[in-house]
Amino acid sequence: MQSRTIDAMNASLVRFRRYMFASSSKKPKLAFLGPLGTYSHQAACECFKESVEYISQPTIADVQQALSVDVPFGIIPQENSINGSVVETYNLLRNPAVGRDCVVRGYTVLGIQHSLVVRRGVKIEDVENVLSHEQALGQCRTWLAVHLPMASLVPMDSTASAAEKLLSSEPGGFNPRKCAAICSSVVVTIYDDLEVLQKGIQDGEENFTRFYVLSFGTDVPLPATVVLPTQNMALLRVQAPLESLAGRLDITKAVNTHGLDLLRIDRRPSLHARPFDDVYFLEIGATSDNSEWSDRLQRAVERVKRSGAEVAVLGVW
Ligand SMILES: O=C(O)C(=O)C[C@]1(C(=O)O)C=C[C@@H](O)C=C1
Repeated sequence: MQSRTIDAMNASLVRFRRYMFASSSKKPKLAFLGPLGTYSHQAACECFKESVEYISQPTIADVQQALSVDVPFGIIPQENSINGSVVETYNLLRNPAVGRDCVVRGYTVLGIQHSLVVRRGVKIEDVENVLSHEQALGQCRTWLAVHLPMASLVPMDSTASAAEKLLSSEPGGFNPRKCAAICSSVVVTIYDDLEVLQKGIQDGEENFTRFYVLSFGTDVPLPATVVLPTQNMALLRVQAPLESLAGRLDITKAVNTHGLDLLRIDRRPSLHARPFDDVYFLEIGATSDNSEWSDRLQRAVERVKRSGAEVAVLGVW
């Protein structure tokens, strides 16, 4: 890895340590996938610094569920540059509460460097089980195939919860002395008795995860110090009762007609009972002409709705 990237990462870890335990009941609360030391936690700290009180949640779905007047902000991982879309996140974006009570306010991107972490004294040849979030396991597939080909890969709710499990007496029925976790090296500065066996084990030096910043309703102002990349962008959830692919592609025509760019499409099974009836998530951006962005977005949404689709605006930023 280039030394500039390493320096930037070390600097960001120092900042992270400063914000990590920041807590005051006077500050607005932010829900993140915990426990302390997850990448979600680091991404939140990078963005929100000391402006919020950090509230740990056990799963990504719980982050969205936690949003309320009392907990106005949240952060969820959306996509990784090696392993792709975060399925749990797209599953929760299907929830009707998203776009109504809870909205996307923008995104932030974090560089991800994974480490193989063990309980102090455990050697790589002892490791029979590797615990981590399924995204992290997917991002380290090649390294695992080469260095731990016989190990079982055990998905956990988060990278830091995998590390924490190494300290329990029987992690999910496994002997902690035969287990390793894939997580950020920052966890060994938070939890005693853990050590890093190998750093930088992801499949490629450049590894980034993009996170959506959520708020409870659109009206709550982001803390003044929070600076998110501010392009004119929107996230739509579209459910089209269309039988043919050509019909579905009409949605993209509607967007183009109004001079907007379709930046990405994700697809998940819908929550309706019909098999293979999918829901689409469209990230839309303004083209180089940013004028009347929100009017043009509104017109495109109306046009898609007129074609019989259900459209929910999950966020505009
Ligand atoms: O488990 C964590 O540490 C998380 O914050 C989740 C998550 C993800 O779901 O993508 C975030 C960043 C990394 O890509 C790996 C895991």
